[in-house]
Amino acid sequence: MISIVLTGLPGADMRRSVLIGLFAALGSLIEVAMVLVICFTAGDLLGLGVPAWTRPVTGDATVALIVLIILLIVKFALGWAANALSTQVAGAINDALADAMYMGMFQADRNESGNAQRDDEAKPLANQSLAMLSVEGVKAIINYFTGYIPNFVQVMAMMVVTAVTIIPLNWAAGLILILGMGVLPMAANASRKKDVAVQTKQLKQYEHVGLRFEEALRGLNTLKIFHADEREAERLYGDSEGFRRITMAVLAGQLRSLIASDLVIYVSVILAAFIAALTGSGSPEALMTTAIVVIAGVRLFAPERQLVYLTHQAVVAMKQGKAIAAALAVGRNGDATDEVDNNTDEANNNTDEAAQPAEAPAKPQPLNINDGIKAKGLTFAYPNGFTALRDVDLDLPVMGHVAVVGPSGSGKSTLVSLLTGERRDYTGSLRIGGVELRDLTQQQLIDVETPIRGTDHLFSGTLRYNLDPAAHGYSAQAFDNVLRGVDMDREIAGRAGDDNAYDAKVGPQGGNFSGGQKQRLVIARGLLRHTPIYIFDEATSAVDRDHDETLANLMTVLAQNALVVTITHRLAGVRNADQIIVLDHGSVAERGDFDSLLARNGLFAAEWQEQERIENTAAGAANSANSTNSTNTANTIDSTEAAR
Ligand SMILES: Nc1ncnc2c1ncn2[C@@H]1O[C@H](COP(=O)(O)OP(=O)(O)OP(=O)(O)O)[C@@H](O)[C@H]1O
Repeated sequence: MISIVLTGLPGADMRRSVLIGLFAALGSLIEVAMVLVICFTAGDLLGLGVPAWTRPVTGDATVALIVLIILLIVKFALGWAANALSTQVAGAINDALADAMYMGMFQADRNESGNAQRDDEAKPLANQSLAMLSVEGVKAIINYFTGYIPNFVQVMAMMVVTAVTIIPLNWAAGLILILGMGVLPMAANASRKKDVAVQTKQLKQYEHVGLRFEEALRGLNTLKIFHADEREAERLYGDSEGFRRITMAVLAGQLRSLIASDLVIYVSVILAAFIAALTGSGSPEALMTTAIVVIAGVRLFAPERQLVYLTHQAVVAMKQGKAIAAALAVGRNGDATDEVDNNTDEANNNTDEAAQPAEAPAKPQPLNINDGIKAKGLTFAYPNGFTALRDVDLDLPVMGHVAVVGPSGSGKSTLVSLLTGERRDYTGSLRIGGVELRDLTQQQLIDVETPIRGTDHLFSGTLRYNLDPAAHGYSAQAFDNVLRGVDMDREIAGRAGDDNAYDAKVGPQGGNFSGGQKQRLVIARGLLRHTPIYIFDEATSAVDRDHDETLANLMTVLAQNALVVTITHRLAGVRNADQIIVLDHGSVAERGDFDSLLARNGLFAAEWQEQERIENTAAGAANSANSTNSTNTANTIDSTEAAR
């Protein structure tokens, strides 16, 4: 089975894999030649009579020994070359796939505290599945190119080896062996369709059990509190048991294939040996040929027997290869034949799944950032047909602060996913720096944009590592500036002391900081990138009211040198924005600056008044709660005093 999807993966190199197979076949040829030299030399010494053409070597034990040593050296050299090539093939696939998967996995909207947020037909894989694919999947692909393909080539070549080694001794015996080699795949693959189905199910089950287990661990506290842990444990046990059963079924399938192939091997070798003995009428020469047919015959079948086992691994590699290709967003459609199956029994009927090799990467078009961001008739519908953005026009300047607000479900996040290039199947036009966004590469977008989300990740380690994960080596002043900008400088100095402030510890997922502090650190990290465009997507949702003004000022300063787009529910943060775009049901309902929108007395003004009312009520409640608390505390103290 040669899979077009796998051969199209980054790092795959069929020519080298074929070469490894040819080296292995040559090695087998040499092994059989050694068997011939040893048997004929021994036969000659014992006076059993050997073919005349072998006499120059077998007639003299010293010559035979020298030939054997030379053959042995060549065999080792071939083995060494095949190993070196395998290492190169494995290394190339590992490096290229790791790189490509990293970029393929990158999704601008990946929720860094969990999985990707998208849940549509172009569903991204869960983080756990991606992790499994990038470890086990890549390993399976490497095995395919360093094990299965070379073995497949070797098996094909073994027919030629049999033809040149056994047919000259006894053509009938040689033909029987070659016939056996042709029949073996059919016997081994008799139940292949069923085996592949079971194996595919096992892979899915494996992933399912892993995901369920991981999810149960994450939600263990909730399960405990709601007394659902026992029920979940039972479900996990059921899943694990199902996985155990299906694994046994896979092993049984492998065993069936091996038994069938062994049967063909034994029958072929016994039949060939019988014919060899019979055609020579029991002469000493015929006896020796028979012995050679038996010894060499078993050896000649060895690669094909190995292929039976490797075929099962190849099925896994092909399934995982397809998942990797999908994760890499390799172009696929439903018309092309997926696998070109060269096995004799399935040469013409393997069109079950479809895929095309990778699309050529788009040639990057240079963008001119001074053109800002412009949209005309921008419309976006989710795969389920729901139109989340309709006819949106935007003209965002190269510098300035633009806020996008609107009620829940109005299309703000959808707009962000378009601006960050995570979704590109829009209609109308959306241009960044003069280039249609769908024509920009992800790397070009990363270079010009810094998206900052309230859910972005903090890594366990030091503050320095979190602010500068790529070790660009920013100056202390640069760190100080951004920390001061988000009002975290005193907090950090208080934790670590002025001298080693940047070595302040950050716990896993920033667990030793409050929600608002984490968001302020994430903003500080983004500020260090100095990109021409910043997109703050609910980046301050957890920040306390006391810091609203600090961050609003920060946006104003940042907007003097960059285009700042803020998407937020909290209207207090957009007071100073140069332009506020109010979305409603996917369309622009209002736009203008803060004062003009308030004066308009429309959707924005109504939402602003509502938020004001809620915040004032909350503040009032907090004040009265404080005074009640102090009265209560005073009363408690009084009564305690009185009791004394
Ligand atoms: N993957 C999806 N498939 C189908 N519809 C979706 C999908 N994601 C979002 N929507 C719908 O698109 C509309 C806009 O969603 P979006 O997330 O952009 O709104 P939003 O303004 O960001 O909302 P919020 O303020 O609550 O985050 C909503 O009606 C939502 O239900």
